[in-house]
This record gives sequence, C-alpha cells and structure tokens, in this order.
Amino acid sequence: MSGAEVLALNNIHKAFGGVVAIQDFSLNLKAGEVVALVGDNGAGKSTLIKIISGVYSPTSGDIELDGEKAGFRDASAAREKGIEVVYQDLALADQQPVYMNMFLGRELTKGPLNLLDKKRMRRETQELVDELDVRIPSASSTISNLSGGQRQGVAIARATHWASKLVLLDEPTAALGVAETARVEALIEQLKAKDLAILIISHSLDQVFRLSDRICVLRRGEQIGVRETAKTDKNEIVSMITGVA
Ligand SMILES: Nc1ncnc2c1ncn2[C@@H]1O[C@H](COP(=O)(O)OP(=O)(O)OP(=O)(O)O)[C@@H](O)[C@H]1O
Repeated sequence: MSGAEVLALNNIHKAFGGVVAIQDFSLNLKAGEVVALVGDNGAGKSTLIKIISGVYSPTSGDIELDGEKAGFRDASAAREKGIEVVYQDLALADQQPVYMNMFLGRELTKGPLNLLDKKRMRRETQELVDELDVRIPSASSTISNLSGGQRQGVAIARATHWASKLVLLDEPTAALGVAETARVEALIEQLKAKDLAILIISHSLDQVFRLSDRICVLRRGEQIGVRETAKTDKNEIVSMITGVA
C-alpha cells in the first residue's frame, strides 16, 4: 500500500548525561518514500538512527510502527519488526562468503540436527543479487575479495531481503567512488520501488537531491525543518544546516 504511514516519531528526546543529542523531534515516514536526514557533524543524525533501530532508547517521546506504539528493547527486536540498517562501515563478516553474510544471525538450517543449509542459502542469495543486479562474481565469493561498492551492494541486498517496513542508511556511499556510488544509488531506488520507507543520512547534498522525496534538517539536536525536495534548493538547505542566512 503505497503512501501508507510506516513510522511515526513523536516528540523524541535523547540526552546522554548532560548532553542533549536530540530534542523534541517528530517525523513521519511513508511507504515508498525516501527522507534524507542532513546536518553538520554532531547534529544528532546517527543518534536518531540508533533510536529508530533499537540501539538506544529515547529519554522521552514515542515511536509508532504501522500506527502501533513500538518500543524496541534492542536492535534485534527492531529487526524482527522489519527495520534494517545499512552502515557506512559495513557490518559484514570479512572472511565469510556472501551467502553466509546474507543470512548472518538468521541462518537457514535443515534436518533434525539443524545443520546449516548452505545450498539453499547460496541459491537464495544468488537469486537476490541477480534480481537486484548487484554485480559480484558469485554468492560464494568471500567478502574480503570484493570492492567497497560490491560490499555495500551486499549490505543493501541483505537489508532488502529482511526489511519489510523500513531501511535506515547511515552514509551508505561515504567510502565509495563515483561509479560505485551510482550503483548503490540505483539499489536504493529499488528499495523505494519495493515500497519500503527509507531514511538516509548523507553529507552529499547532490546525493540528497538525487534520491530524496523530503529533506529533514537537524542542527545541534534541534529539528530545523522538513522540506519537500522538489520545492527547495541547496541554498535553502545549506542555510538551514548552518544557521546562516
Ligand atoms: N554514546 C554517546 N554518549 C555521549 N554522547 C553522545 C553519544 N552519542 C552521541 N553523543 C553526542 O550526541 C550529539 C549527536 O551526535 P551524533 O553522532 O548523533 O551526530 P551526527 O549528526 O551523527 O554526527 P556525524 O555527522 O559526525 O556522524 C553529539 O554532541 C555527540 O557528542
């Protein structure tokens, strides 16, 4: 159901001791929508992603998923509800093949002894990377033999496979070159086409304007504003980020 509200953040507040990282933050995310979260270093972007993904609990405020209050105990509780995160520093097991990474922590097993069903994991992984056109030699390739862009492709394919509601992307292309960035952006477009809600942190305003439907600006933990991407421009967003008109 395109356009349905997936996530609502209501008056979220997060303090670490005396440091207020997020104050009174509210935002709704819809299915099939890409919202970019922008702001200078220390603005609170990563903290917000960690709150949504269950890594941190908010000091106050609440989170609704599909209209129901959702307080995630931890990151695995958020994953069970269909929320996946892709980080800049790829959380992949370097010495393992792609298919084991795809099923990391959620391995398929077979028979009464619960042996790893490597054949099925390999086949399902191959189908997924083919479908998404993630260009890697094979589902059996070892992660350490892949380029940065290929690894990020695997991380996004994994998120696509497991996310049923929401994908959070924390600077997914920060470490990539131009061509690899373009491939990852094409993958993000595919997530959107699958009707997932997407929240992306990016320091590249060019990327933000290429990918997003809306842009949310944070400055020192404060929500400065949300704009429809088609109705704003870089100058406005830069002055919102910096506070300089
Ligand atoms: N675990 C923590 N303990 C104490 N303070 C923290 C913690 N995590 C973040 N902060 C503080 O909260 C504020 C927001 O940090 P956060 O990392 O969310 O910003 P950010 O916008 O993601 O920055 P960057 O673009 O540099 O990644 C900063 O003042 C930071 O020092």
